[in-house]
Amino acid sequence: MAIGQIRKALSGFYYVKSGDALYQTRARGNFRKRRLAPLVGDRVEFSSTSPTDGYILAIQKRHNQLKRPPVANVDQAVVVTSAVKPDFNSNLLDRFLVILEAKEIQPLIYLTKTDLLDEAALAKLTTTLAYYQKIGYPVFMAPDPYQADNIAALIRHFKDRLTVLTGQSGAGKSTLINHIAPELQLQTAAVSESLSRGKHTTRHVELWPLADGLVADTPGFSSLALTDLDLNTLGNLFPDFVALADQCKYRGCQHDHEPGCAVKAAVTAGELLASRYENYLQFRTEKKAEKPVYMKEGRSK
Ligand SMILES: Nc1nc2c(ncn2[C@@H]2O[C@H](COP(=O)(O)OP(=O)(O)OP(=O)(O)O)[C@@H](O)[C@H]2O)c(=O)[nH]1
Ligand SMILES: [Zn+2]
Repeated sequence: MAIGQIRKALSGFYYVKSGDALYQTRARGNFRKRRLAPLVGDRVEFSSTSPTDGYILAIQKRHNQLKRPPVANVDQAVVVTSAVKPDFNSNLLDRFLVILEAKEIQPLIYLTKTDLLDEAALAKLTTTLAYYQKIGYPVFMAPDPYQADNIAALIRHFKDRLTVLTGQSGAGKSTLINHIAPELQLQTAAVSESLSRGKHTTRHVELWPLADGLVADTPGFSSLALTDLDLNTLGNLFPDFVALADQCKYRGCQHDHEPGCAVKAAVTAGELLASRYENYLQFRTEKKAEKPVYMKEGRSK
């Protein structure tokens, strides 16, 4: 038995990296019965008699997993965020951030299309993004979004980590991949083409070694719904709120209608970005409006 990490899934085969070698393996039948599919990023126990004939025996405990791209044990996500076309939207950005925080995936914010902004709009956006930087999110922003030093600063964060790219449709994810690693983009295009010809049905994902780390070749995101999050702990997913929560009058303060709330005081004082607080309240409203599962008659969930 050996231990390794699934680096690629294609057509029912899992390619496991162990030491310096890559082993072609299949999942044993009992995984399918238990509805447990191995994912790229999984650490697995496997046996093999040759590099092309192995079996996955067990999947080690996952830290987290994404549906799209289907990857496990993700350390960080580049949230590709466009300044215009589609317009910068703080609600959408905060939504990406809380969903990632809930999965314990570190967000990195990468601004695109800043080349299309006039000076005033650029200054305004710079101020907003400086706030995100201040509360701990690495922000990558430059007049020319894909200039070499901006890309270099981003990929310095890739070392020893598993990174995925996410962001709204049209934000520039493919363009960014293309600038980071043109060979990776080409590979994705080639696979899409063979998929559309109907040769393979399994979704293909691959982790690419890049800047001493690994990057998923397929950008994406499962869903922007907040369904998996818990209403009462939503505030814990806002690091700027967490930093103040100790000073709220009530323990477990929801920063909503409670008196003596330090978060609300910080918004009033202009120290906490007002849009973050508005988005928080809106997410709460959205959570409260979710129908309890037992009310959804005739639907499994
Ligand atoms: N001017 C300008 N155009 C950009 C920039 N980034 C991307 N684009 C353009 O925006 C369009 C969308 O970019 P993509 O890279 O395809 O966006 P995506 O996020 O991969 O989109 P989906 O595949 O729909 O998820 C393309 O026409 C790009 O050429 C940028 O920084 N500046
Ligand atoms: Zn509070």
